[in-house]
Amino acid sequence: MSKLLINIKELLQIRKSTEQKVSGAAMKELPTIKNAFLRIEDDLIVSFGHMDELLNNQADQIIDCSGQIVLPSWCDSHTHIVYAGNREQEFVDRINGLSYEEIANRGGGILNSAKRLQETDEDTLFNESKTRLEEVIQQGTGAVEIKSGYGLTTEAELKMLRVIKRLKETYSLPIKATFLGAHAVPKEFKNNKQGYLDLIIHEMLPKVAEHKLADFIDIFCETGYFSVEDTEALLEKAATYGFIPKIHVNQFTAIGGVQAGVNQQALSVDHLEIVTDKDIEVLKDTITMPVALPSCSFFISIPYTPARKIIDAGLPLALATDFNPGTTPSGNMNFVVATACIKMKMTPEEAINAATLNGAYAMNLSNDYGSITEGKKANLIITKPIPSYHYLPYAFGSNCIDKVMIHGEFIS
Ligand SMILES: N=CN[C@@H](CCC(=O)O)C(=O)O
Ligand SMILES: [Zn+2]
Repeated sequence: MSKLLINIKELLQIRKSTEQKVSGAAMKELPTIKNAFLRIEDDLIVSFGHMDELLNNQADQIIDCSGQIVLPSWCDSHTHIVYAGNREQEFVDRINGLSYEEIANRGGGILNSAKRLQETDEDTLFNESKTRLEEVIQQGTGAVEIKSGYGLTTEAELKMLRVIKRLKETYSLPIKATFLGAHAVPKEFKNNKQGYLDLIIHEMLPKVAEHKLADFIDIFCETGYFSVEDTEALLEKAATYGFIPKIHVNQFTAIGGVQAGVNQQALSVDHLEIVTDKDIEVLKDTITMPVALPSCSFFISIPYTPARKIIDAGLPLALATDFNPGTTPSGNMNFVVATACIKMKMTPEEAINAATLNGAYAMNLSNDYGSITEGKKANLIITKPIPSYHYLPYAFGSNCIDKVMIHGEFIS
């Protein structure tokens, strides 16, 4: 089945297959072709170029994209889409003056979601999660990572990971699963964090590996949660099972998690609301992608990741949603891109690079996703007629998407 998109007002993010990520000053460049065509065979991009170069205009389906912009789908490399219930009461508590930390200390926060999840059966969890996944696909997400971490018992963590597996089997977009057993210390282990870490290392990890339920390992390396030493111990053990780290660091405090991630060859270090000069130095010339989550900063009123400091130091940066019931009840990557421009002073070019190719890199997916490249999967956003791609973050409250395509098929 062939599809030919013609008269595309502007085709964004044209890359060679060798370009796996974009860093530093290069993030300001977004290669494009105006008045373009794009040819798709089955699920793959096979050719593209200026309309003047279109020699064969035959295809099973021809789509006229006059006035419309086409870009690769968003690659959301950090979500917690599988959860049970919501936490709108904590949202109101924060409005009334409580902090995220105070709510967590009262048994709210992650432990609140864990209790709900443990009480929820697997089918209900799947159904609640699939509604959210379908919503974000409509919003242009074409590749996504999903974490466990609201189970906090062996049984409930495996339940979450099985739900992620079922989502992978049900939907055509690529989904990467991350085991985040070390998201918080459950109340049964309140005064015995080491006991919980032992449970993760000696019981959960082997089972997750045996059933091939995860691609990545994660830990919340943060004051009051897990220390740098805990992080190193877990990641070292996880490496023996082949799990690649993608870790939560520097959300509230900088305690050395970035260095620990880099030491353990983390694919990404995520959050980074608080970043020291040393963290920046440590990340230089490494394989580790820094990931910013601006919707989280927006929702719980914490600092935004200092994108300018990171990019101007020559580092790459990816953008993701952090979709979760506590700090970010939104998986809308369009809002993430807009917020990165408005609040983090990223240019539209930088934000689009961060939300596509660099997001794909942060999931080990940039061989097949994240750019318009011959041989990559045809995962696309086709906008409504808009004046320019700058309009996408500018019109932050509007839905600018006309159609989305996953693996060569229109799904809206
Ligand atoms: N910070 C850790 N984990 C989630 C939030 C967890 C929650 O509050 O439910 C995050 O990435 O923001
Ligand atoms: Zn998170």
